[in-house]
Formats: sequence, C-alpha cells, structure tokens
Amino acid sequence: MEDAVRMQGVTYVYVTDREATLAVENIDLSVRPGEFVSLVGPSGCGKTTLLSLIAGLMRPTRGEVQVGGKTITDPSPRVGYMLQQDYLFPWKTILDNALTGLRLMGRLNPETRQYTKHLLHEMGLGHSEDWYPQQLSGGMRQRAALVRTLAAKPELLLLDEPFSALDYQTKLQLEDLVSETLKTHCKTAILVTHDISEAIAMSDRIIVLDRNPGRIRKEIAVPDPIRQAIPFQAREAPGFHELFNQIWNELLEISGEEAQHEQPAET
Ligand SMILES: Nc1ncnc2c1ncn2[C@@H]1O[C@H](COP(=O)(O)OP(=O)(O)OP(=O)(O)O)[C@@H](O)[C@H]1O
Repeated sequence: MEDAVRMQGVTYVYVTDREATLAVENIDLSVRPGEFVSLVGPSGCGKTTLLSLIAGLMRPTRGEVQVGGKTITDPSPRVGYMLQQDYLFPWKTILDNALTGLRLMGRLNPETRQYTKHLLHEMGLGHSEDWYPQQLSGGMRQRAALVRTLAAKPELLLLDEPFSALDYQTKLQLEDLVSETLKTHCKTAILVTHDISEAIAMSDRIIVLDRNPGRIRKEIAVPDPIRQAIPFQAREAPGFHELFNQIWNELLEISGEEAQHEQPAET
C-alpha cells in the first residue's frame, strides 16, 4: 500500500536578509495510511517546519515530500491543518465557520453541508451551530475548528499542539474525542506536541527529534496495550510509564549533549 506521507532526504533552510538557519536536515520519514504519528523534541527542533513542509506551505530546500504518492508543492485540500489557535471568525456562526474551508475551495453543496452538520453533531456541537464563537468554551471552539478541518475530508490531518491552550480536563476529553473521530473516519494524523503523555496516549509511533539541526533521533513504536486503549485509559496501560521515562530520558540527553557543546573550551 502507498505511504500516506513519505519524506525523503528532506532539508529545509530558512533564509532571511541577515542569516540562513538550517532547521531540519536529511529527514526520511514514512507514515502508513491510518497511522497516528507524534513528533516530540525540544523547542526549535523543527517540528512545525516539518508540518509546514507536509502541508505544502513551504518547499524543501532539498529532498521530496509526498502525500498519498504525489509530490506536495503547494497547499492541498488532501491535507488538513489544525493549530493551537482556532482562528474562528467572530462574526460567523459555528456552522458558517465550519463551512468556511469548503466555501473557499468551491466545494460547498447540499451534500458537503449535510456532512459538516453531521460532524458538528458527532462532536457534540449540533445544538450550537447557530451560536457565535464568543458564546463557546475553549474546548467547544477547538471542536468547531476540528469540524472545519474534517469537513473537506482530508486524507491527512496535521495537528500542531491543538490541545495546548486548553485546561487539563478539556484537553483529556478532546484527546479521546479526536482519537475516536480519526479512527471512525480512518484518518492518518501527525501530531506535534510538547506533552509526552499525550504523544504516547494518542500515537501508534513517536518520533523524537534532535535540535540544531532538526534530525530524527529515535523512532518508538507504541506497544499494543497502550495503542488499543482510548487516550485517557492508555495512561494506566502496562508499559506507559516505562515509555514515558524512555522519552523523558531521551529529551534530557538532548539537553545534556547541547549543554556540553555550549561549554567554553578549557584553556
Ligand atoms: N520564519 C523563520 N525564519 C527563520 N528561522 C525560522 C523561521 N521559523 C523557524 N525558524 C527556525 O527554524 C528552527 C525550527 O523551528 P520550528 O518552529 O520548526 O521548531 P519547533 O520544534 O516547532 O519549535 P517549538 O517547539 O518551539 O514550536 C528554529 O531554529 C527556528 O528558529
């Protein structure tokens, strides 16, 4: 079967008037259809850069990014992108907000409208489709943003810290909801998060990235007992704490190695 995402030898350099920053270097990454992969690593290791490359918002300096076997050179409706901020328009109702992407793509018709309403219902927002964003809680707003993203039926969902601005209880509830929704709709997803527990609870596989430049340091398959549980219960599954410690130690090692490099040479 075709990979849902395939990155081969991907390097990206940000170039400004004053400097060039090598953000990620020589990334080889394949994601299978239906797989949920998380990217973790220290701040600045290139997680968002990788998502932007997969979303086609930027083109690699070297290498190639494919989604569903096709090279990505521009943003594509096949890829949905969900961010920490919901970017809902305050003057539009929740239903209108959820239809925004479809309208922009010229794909709004009775069938896609019905599907969007179905998604709102599935996300527990059926009764609030005529409300305005300011009448909604943070968790409800994020659910509306998720509906907007899913309404276009993307093959792939990119999630850039979508739960990090929410309170803890809402975050846990949304993790379960998103996980269940993605499974129901058989979506492939890539999540960027600083929360190790969240990465383990939601993923099939975790990629730990090094910094300066961003490179893949380790790929960890999440064991079945954790994968098969819903995210909330996964935290109690056998092996969860060992995996947490393994990733935590990996991140500590990265900071330790960086500190060593930064130490002044002895005279
Ligand atoms: N627009 C830009 N111009 C120049 N350099 C950039 C730009 N965006 C990111 N960078 C640099 O590229 C590197 C990777 O940044 P990126 O935002 O992808 O990391 P990240 O892992 O997502 O960070 P964080 O966890 O803090 O969100 C960093 O060194 C950053 O300073």
